[in-house]
Amino acid sequence: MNERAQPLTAAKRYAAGVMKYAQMGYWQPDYEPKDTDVIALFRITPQDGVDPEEAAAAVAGESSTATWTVVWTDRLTNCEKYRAKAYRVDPVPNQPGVWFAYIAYELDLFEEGSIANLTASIIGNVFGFKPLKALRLEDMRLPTAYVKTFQGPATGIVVERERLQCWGRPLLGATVKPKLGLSGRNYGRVVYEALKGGLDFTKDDENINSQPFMHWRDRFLYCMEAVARASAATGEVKGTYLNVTAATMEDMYERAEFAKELGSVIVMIDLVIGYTAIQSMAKWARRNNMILHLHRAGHSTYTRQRSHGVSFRVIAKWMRLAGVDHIHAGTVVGKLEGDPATTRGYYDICREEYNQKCLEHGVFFDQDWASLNRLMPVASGGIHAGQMHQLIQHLGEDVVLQFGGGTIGHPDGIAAGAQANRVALEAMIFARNAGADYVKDGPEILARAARTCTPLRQALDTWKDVTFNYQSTDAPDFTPLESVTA
Ligand SMILES: O=C(COP(=O)(O)O)[C@H](O)[C@H](O)COP(=O)(O)O
Ligand SMILES: [Mg+2]
Repeated sequence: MNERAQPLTAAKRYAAGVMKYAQMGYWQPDYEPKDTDVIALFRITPQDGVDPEEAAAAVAGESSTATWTVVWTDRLTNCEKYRAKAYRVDPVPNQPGVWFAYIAYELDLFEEGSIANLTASIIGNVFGFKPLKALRLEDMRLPTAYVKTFQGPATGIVVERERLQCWGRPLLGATVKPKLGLSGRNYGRVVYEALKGGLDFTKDDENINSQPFMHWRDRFLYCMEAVARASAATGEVKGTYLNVTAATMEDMYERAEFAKELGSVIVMIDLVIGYTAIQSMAKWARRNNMILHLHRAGHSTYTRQRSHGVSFRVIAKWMRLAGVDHIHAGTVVGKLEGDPATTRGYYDICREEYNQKCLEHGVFFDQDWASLNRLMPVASGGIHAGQMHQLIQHLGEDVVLQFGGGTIGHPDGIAAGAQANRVALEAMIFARNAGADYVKDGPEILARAARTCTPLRQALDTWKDVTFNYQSTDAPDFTPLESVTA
């Protein structure tokens, strides 16, 4: 197609009928994005015979003002301004027929502070558009003017640490297992044992809400009794993430209020409740001085495959805007998908005040977070004490390490599992702070600590052969940063 199509006269451009999206003005290779534009980067796989520029223009059109045919009512609007502009397409390295398309959106297309509104455009109709075989939203650049219309994390990492009086090490947690079936009383016993054994937090699993075997009030009462007793026994601030996910906002507010009444410092929600419900809960958490934990239940249905869906880095950006305090963001070494470089990109999006573009980590844009609070990533899913050095190496210090099976499955019981993890963590941080090469010597550091800590010895023996070495489904396309011309 003609890449630099001459502007059409108004009579031709608005004549009734069907014309290419590029001709309708959605492909503008000379466009220079404004500082206030929202920019989206899509990975597009056009159908055979569809030019990448036309495919990019179609994505711009269908995610902003266009439909399949010319409409004269465009001329009742400031349509030049409102039209999204595809301004660049680059071939994806080593993937013939696949392209990165950059699209700029005028800020006025979006309501202030609404993830629902943003997403209804950016991932609305367009993902089903027939001329594309597949479409993936890889990254977004959110202008400061837009970022500032969002609340951001209700509490943030610094205030959470102040409330917990815990500095200089990752926070330690455990997900109660089995996920389903325990009675309130037995559930509370698990929480008490784990907290007394040395964890900072326990947490409900994503699918524990209010089932016949344990209604939510029962769980909250037993859990908070366990928290109070464990805090008294250890002198440490303890907590448990009470999952308030429910069928309606009214139910969620009722559960969250009760958690607060019982003295909980934190509540939890699942990603499946939806963007508006998440934003409502984030505002509730800010008003009520509560930490808000988000489990990303459901995300892999649309984040995991490289050619179609939405990258988790974009979900992480939306959730930082929306205002949760914690977000599950992967472990690298555990049982669930997580390439090291890609995961590093997610963690940077959560924790940095300013993200530098880093193609090596899948981060395509500089992003200023404009003083929105930092978001604490949570590493969870098939991790155990024997991986402590790798966890610290890949994930750093401002992270919640959550061992579910890796606490509750300890051969000597839950408190022993918690103790093993706490000792492993403190031994590793101590070695790191003393200047040891803790990554290389990690196994030795753990073995040494285990000489005076039987629970750690048992944990290392039990899980020593457990690894999850499978090929990643979502590694970055660019490896050494230097080899890429921007
Ligand atoms: O129950 C668990 C982990 O339990 P365990 O520690 O026993 O494996 C969490 O739901 C997953 O970590 C979620 O995955 P992600 O954190 O990747 O969203
Ligand atoms: Mg779970």
